[in-house]
Amino acid sequence: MTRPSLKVEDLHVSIEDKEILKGFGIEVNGGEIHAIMGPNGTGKSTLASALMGHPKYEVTSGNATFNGEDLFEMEVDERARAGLFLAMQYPSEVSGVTNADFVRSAINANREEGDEISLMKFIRKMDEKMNTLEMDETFQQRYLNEGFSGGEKKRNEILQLLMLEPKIAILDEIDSGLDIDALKVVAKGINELRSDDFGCLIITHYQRLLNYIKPDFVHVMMQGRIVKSGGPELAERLEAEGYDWIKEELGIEDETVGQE
Ligand SMILES: Nc1ncnc2c1ncn2[C@@H]1O[C@H](COP(=O)(O)OP(=O)(O)OP(=O)(O)O)[C@@H](O)[C@H]1O
Repeated sequence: MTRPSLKVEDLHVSIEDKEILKGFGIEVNGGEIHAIMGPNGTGKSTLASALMGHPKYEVTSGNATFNGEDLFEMEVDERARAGLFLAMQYPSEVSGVTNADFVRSAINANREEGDEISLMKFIRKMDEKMNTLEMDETFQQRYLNEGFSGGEKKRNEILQLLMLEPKIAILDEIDSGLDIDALKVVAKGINELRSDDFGCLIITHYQRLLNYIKPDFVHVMMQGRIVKSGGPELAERLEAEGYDWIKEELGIEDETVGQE
């Protein structure tokens, strides 16, 4: 079995004619967990949105492939069907659609006609994953994210991740707003997916999450591109010392984008 892979090369992305990503590159393969850290406003969420095909983000140059296929040539739903998953910083609320319905149709959208998941199998799987995430069963019948607390929304996104079993997941600040217990539960869910058939890109501000999900690679993003890569020790140093030493090392005066 070939491992899944997401390759991004020299990516430039603009929003309303303002260039945010300026030559971003990364390769995430099955079996690998990558963490991206970086000061506010350096383009981390822009990267996630651009890869998932958000219409507001214009790819001006560079390329991305998912399992060898040109990602930007794929329709947005094709990307999801091929096994790319995005958990967002601010998950949206959808009234009138229950969690269970949403997840079941997402699973079936990824399957061929006639090969839909049976209701029994779906319920069993959903129960098992909700158990892993220590979620109350009433969540299944509640409308998608409606009235959920911030932490509940994040947990719900990880439930979707466990149910959909994507090949590559991009998790944008899934730790923000989580209490310590929820953080551990979310980490447990992600660690459960670890295998050669699953790769993960975690965007985070805090090393704390990485205590529970050990990354293979840590990347620092500034001014719309990766400026430094290393192992977990890099995240520890950032937690202890902040970003100034990297800026000094690289001669960067202002980490924010779009102002130069
Ligand atoms: N939809 C948008 N419209 C206009 N500007 C945007 C939009 N999305 C992002 N930007 C701008 O792009 C820049 C990068 O934003 P982005 O959210 O990608 O940064 P980030 O690294 O994820 O920041 P944070 O760590 O604060 O989450 C910022 O200057 C932001 O204001």
